[in-house]
Amino acid sequence: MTLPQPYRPDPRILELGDSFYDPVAAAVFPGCTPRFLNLRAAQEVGLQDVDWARHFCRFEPLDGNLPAPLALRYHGHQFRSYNPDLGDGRGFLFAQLRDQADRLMDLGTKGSGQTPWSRVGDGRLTLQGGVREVLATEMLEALGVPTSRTFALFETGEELERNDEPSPTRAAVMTRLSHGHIRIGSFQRLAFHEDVEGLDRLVRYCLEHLYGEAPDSGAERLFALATERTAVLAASYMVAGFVHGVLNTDNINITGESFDYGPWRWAPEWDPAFTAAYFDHMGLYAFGRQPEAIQWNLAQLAGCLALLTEGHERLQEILEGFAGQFHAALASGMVRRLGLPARGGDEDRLVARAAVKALSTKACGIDRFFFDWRGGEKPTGESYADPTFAALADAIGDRRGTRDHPYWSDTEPCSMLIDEVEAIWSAIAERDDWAPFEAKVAAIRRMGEAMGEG
Ligand SMILES: Nc1ncnc2c1ncn2[C@@H]1O[C@H](COP(=O)(O)OP(=O)(O)OP(=O)(O)O)[C@@H](O)[C@H]1O
Repeated sequence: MTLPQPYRPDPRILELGDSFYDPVAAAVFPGCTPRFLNLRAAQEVGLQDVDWARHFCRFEPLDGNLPAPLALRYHGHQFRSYNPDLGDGRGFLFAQLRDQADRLMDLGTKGSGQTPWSRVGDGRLTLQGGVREVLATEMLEALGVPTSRTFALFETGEELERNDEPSPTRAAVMTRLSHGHIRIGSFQRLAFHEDVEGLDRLVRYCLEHLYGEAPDSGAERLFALATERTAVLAASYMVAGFVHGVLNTDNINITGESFDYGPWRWAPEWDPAFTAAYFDHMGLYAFGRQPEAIQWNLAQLAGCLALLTEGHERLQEILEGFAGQFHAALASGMVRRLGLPARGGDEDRLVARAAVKALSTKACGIDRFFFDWRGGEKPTGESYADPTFAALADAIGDRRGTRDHPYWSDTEPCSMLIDEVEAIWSAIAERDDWAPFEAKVAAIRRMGEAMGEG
């Protein structure tokens, strides 16, 4: 259990200066009904006793924090097309503060009103979008994926028109707690404007405040850190069976923390071609192409950082190191999800390779597979008749982990497949019944406890 921390405001973003953001005002909403308040996350940043509606629906500044919300400026490649018209169009940075590990954390919003970057948008978030973001963040956190967390979700009483939801549809405002909101697209905007001085300032900011490094350690150093973290991120998506859906450069955080949960899905089985977003016609961000998509995004970051350094070969070398880092992280992630004690190196790689082969038979779903094989158990039954499972058992050998938590005695693993997500939403939409949503959050947290044991 996390002991409550003191609240430690630290609005460092102001060091970057006016050209990085625009002060904005939050929309005034007709209602403020709390739908999800993350007390666990609040304890980690000393906000457990906060007046939630006042600060996370009406957005009155927190003591000692930003005097006004800031809409951050950024560009980005969306499905590989460059878009210079982005920026926080329905969100802003509300506050910055330190967590229990002394990391600089951001409280940023979604659905909090229009900004100079809204283009033709209304600056709003649908309640369904907010509910889906809670479910994704809770599940990813439980599965050990480095992710932003949903801090608060309020229903606002507005009605919205959307093409991809039956309309009018209910509205919400969400606050997210994340380790920074500096996107690859934040660097791209500066490179686009050939703002070398701004790039240098941003690199220093990230090194010092997000990575705890000397601010002058250089662009190559920042690139190496971001490459390492995003390789871990890519591996953890695969181990979780998660398809983000929109891995554009404006959705990749320099800290390697996953965020922005729109059309995400969990893959029911290990199918590299499985696609989440209905508009991803080419399967660019399909399950198995996520590592490649993330590395492509890193290449764009390298292109920006190249304006700051003569060390282009070094940037290239770091980029090429992504594959090795990804495979190492995949091996340790697989071993962790199987609940096996880590041995590192070739032994873990062998287990991971055997696990991927076994999963590729699609004899069972991804969650079922890890649930059944947890702790090195060798389950029997029809699904496990394929010889690849015998090879997996061989690779696991005598390694045994724990499965003491009562979760491991359940008949079904806790999953997040689309039918359940839709059923949770239908209960809310049709009967304003929040019980399935709340029960799911509790079940996910219980699984998270079980995953973390041993
Ligand atoms: N309803 C809206 N009104 C105004 N701008 C919007 C709206 N929906 C999306 N945008 C803007 O379009 C761009 C792409 O949207 P996207 O859904 O990737 O980001 P987001 O979900 O709004 O924010 P984040 O990336 O912080 O999660 C962003 O610049 C976003 O601010």
